[in-house]
Amino acid sequence: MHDQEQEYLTRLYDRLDALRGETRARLDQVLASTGLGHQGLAERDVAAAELAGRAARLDSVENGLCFGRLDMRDGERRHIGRIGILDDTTDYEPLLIDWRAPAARPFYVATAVSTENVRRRRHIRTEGRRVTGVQDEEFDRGAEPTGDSALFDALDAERTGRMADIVATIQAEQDDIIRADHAGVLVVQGGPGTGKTAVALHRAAYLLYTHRERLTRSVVLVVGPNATFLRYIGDVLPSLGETGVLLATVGELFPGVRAELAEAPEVVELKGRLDMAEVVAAAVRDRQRVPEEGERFEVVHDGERLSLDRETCLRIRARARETRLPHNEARPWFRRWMIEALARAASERYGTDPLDGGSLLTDADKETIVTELRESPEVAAAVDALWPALDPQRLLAELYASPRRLAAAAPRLDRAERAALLRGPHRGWSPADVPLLDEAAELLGVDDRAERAAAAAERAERLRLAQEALDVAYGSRTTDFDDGDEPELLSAYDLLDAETLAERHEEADHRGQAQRAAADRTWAFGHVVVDEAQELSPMAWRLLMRRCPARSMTIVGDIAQTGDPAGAPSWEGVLAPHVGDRWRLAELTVNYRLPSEIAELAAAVLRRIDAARTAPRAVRAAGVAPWREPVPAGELAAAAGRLAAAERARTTGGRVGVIAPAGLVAALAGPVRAAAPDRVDVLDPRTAKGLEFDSVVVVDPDRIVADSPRGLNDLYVALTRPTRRLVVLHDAARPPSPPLGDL
Ligand SMILES: Nc1ncnc2c1ncn2[C@@H]1O[C@H](COP(=O)(O)OP(=O)(O)OP(=O)(O)O)[C@@H](O)[C@H]1O
Repeated sequence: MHDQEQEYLTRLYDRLDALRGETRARLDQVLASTGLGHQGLAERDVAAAELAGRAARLDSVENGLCFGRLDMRDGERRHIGRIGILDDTTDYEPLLIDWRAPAARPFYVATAVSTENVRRRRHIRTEGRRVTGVQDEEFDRGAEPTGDSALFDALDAERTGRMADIVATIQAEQDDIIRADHAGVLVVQGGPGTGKTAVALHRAAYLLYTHRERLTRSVVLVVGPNATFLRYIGDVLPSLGETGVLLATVGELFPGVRAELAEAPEVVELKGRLDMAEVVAAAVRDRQRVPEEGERFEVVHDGERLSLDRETCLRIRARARETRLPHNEARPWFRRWMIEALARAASERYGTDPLDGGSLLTDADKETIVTELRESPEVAAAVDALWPALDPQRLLAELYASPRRLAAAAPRLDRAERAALLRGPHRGWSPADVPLLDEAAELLGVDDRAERAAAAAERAERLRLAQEALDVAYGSRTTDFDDGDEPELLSAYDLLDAETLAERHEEADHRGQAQRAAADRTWAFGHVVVDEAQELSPMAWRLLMRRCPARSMTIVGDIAQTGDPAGAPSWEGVLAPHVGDRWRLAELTVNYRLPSEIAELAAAVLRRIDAARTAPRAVRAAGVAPWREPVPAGELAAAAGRLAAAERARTTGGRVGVIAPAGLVAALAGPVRAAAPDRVDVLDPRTAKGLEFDSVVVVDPDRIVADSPRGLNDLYVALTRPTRRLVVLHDAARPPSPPLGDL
């Protein structure tokens, strides 16, 4: 059966190579097409993007192209793989069925009890284009399926530091979630290692397959907690043939801002509170000024002093606010009504008949006054001082820099909280600022007149350059072809007009949809996957909901792992303000990462976090119990290095994580690196979230707990990172509290 599968696999790869060749040839052909009008260019663009996507998909499925076979009771045979491939020699019969197609589903869900008409399930193991193993599960003999060895091999494999896809071994409870046809918000709650991240990414791939056109256009966004995590999961979707997905942290979701500033946890918590939405709104209102009590609005125009009383200004401001337009879009209205009021004041002053008090001015005179005032730079400056054009960065920077503005915008925060927000000269943005910038952008709106004018000017310039280029081409044509010997040769000038050439230029700038989405704050994503979702603050949720007006979301996380002080205490609390109770909860219950020995220890910590929670069930034992290493306090760093080196030496390519309190990471990094130069990471529990290692050294667990209000959760995260071995390192004079102290 090995040879038979090898033969089949070779045939599949031959066909894959042929498809790659065909796709590239078609892409070249499409890209080379010339002489197209507006419509033709747009169509060419769409066709090229589709072919380029297909070429990328075909390239990315080289490894593990086919991994399974189903023999159905009626004799039908289905090979299952990363993509679907049809046979061009027969009547386009499927040679390989995409794992996401309904016909592949029994591969994941058939059991001895519910066979789904499957007689035999075959797991095919490959290396490159070679079959290295075949293993069958027979459903006919009523025997217990034995097929889990493919799963156990995957779980026991050494970790590379990059997450791998699980397409060959998806388990039934995971498959249910991946293929759930729920269109709205789906929350996947599950303990550490239950495959939440894997499931969320495979669900994204499944949705892209099922709604290819819509989601390619609207883009799927995957949100993760930090850059390390995004790097860790970055290979999974490409290995499933999906490249047009945007991976980002919330801090990266405000185009034009790099949020790299680190802030104290209490400031992060404060900025994440829902109250901040009101603070930003009040900060915007605070920038819509009127003269102080007892003062007037005054402006000198044409040598004359004009003024309005405070009440008039208050009325105009109220009217401008009543438009309910964002600040920058209401601004022209404010300005218009202020100018009208000034014009009225001016005409009253100069044009009143001294005899009967009536107006001496004609309508045309009044119109002239309005026009003059509108064009007056002094008037514009004075009105702008009351209602200035603002961008989000300026609004927030000026808010953080001013105790007066903070006091006006945040009366509900206490003195210490306001002081925590105060920042002095601008030092850049933190990830917690991004949702506030986004909030501000919503309230300010864009006054994009300047941008539009710039775009028009740019286009005119491009046209001019194109015309110049064509003129040069035309000039050279007369010298090149003046003898008329080669009339069939066409010059650029014959083929193109300036406008087309300018458009070509624009297309050279053509970016993928995902990049376009990344650069556009107002992009509406077709589906949003949020991983480690428990970490997001209420303000971050507001931002994400804005990015996904359709509310088509897969949210995965574990409330018991919430470490961020601004993070979620419950899914209800997170989601109610945005979707009410219109969301569905799915749970994962099996722990695929931890061996049972470590899972037991982690479960004891979980009970201390919340006695009501049940830890996920581990599926395998490692045969090694977690243990602890007491050392003299001064030798922690050296011991961490020694242990990391010993653990690293146990694997050939696997990885070791040294997880320590944030304050110790810097001190440990040097000695650990000296002892174990590669395949070892030193990190704090927050950064370790979502990652996994073959072996983990947890350093000073009691300090991890003491370091933060959610310290026990952080310890739980640290203990649940290993796939095989766990050692706890601590100061010999201070044995850790139970349950770790009991080891
Ligand atoms: N069906 C499966 N087949 C093979 N490996 C699996 C399967 N399900 C999960 N795994 C593996 O188990 C490990 C844990 O999965 P994953 O990281 O998705 O869990 P998680 O629930 O997101 O964990 P955490 O809450 O700690 O972030 C990963 O190595 C993943 O590849």
